[in-house]
Amino acid sequence: MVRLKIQQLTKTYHSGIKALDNITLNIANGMFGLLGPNGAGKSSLMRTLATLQLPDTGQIFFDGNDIVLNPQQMRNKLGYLPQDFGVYPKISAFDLLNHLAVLKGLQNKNERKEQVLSLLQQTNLFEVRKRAVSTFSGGMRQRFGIAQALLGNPQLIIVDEPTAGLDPQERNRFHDLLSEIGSDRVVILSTHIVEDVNDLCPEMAVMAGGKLILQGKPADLTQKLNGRIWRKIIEKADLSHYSAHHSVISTKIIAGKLNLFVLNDQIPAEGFEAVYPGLEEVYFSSLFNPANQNREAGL
Ligand SMILES: Nc1ncnc2c1ncn2[C@@H]1O[C@H](COP(=O)(O)OP(=O)(O)OP(=O)(O)O)[C@@H](O)[C@H]1O
Repeated sequence: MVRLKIQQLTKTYHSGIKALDNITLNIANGMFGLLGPNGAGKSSLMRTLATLQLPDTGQIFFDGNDIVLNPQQMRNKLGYLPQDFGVYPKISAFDLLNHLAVLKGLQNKNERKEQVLSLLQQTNLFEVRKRAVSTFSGGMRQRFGIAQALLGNPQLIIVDEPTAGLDPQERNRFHDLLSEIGSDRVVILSTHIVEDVNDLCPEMAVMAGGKLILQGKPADLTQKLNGRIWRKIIEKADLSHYSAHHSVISTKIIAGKLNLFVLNDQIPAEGFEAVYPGLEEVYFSSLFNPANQNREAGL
């Protein structure tokens, strides 16, 4: 069942940059991945959903409520971990979370304490609850960020670029945590890291240049590309030649060799081999040819 309906949302900043260009999106319960390169407009969309900025035009409904007209209604149901959650004071994790819980309107002292301790358990920070948040590692800070986003049992959780800068072990931990909170509410994960979406999200979309260029289930999108991705190991000096003659969606150094990935319905030339596509190929091919992918996704 669709809970979040985003309709024809646009936003142009004073600088003239159109950060949101007619975004329409329906999102049901579960983890939804929003992928896009830097500057795609993801944070602009997240901030708008979090009622921190108004769109120029368009509507957003959550459980039927118009959140542009009634932002306060949304705020009670919202948990937000912004890209730059820069609150790392020298007070303990328990005290800070308790303070944020007060701000979120959790007035009953006992209930509040119970919820704060339970969230510290859930985010694996219980043992360090008396330590100052300022001494936490990047991964611990992000887990604390999720704990504060979960205060008040929100129905819409927005997590903006949460794994940037985390080491693989912390990223896995963070993935485990996100996967536990996802099924009975809407969780939107905005990221430029394909693996995040691959690991966690049954539904996803890609944004670029303020537009929504692709939407669907990762497995379906990958399946649609089957037989159309080709790889060749080339010399660096030949890259411009290949780029001029083929639809090069990405290049990658693997074991010190330059691998070229090309989108084509047939084998593009001698020496190419077919590659079974993953979400990375879906992502890069959508960025390579947005118009084409829009058509394919039936948008
Ligand atoms: N407050 C602002 N004022 C003016 N321009 C802005 C503002 N916020 C974002 N932009 C511009 O809008 C475009 C979209 O930015 P946004 O931060 O939404 O993208 P993003 O996909 O989240 O990228 P990133 O991962 O780099 O944050 C960019 O060109 C950015 O420079």
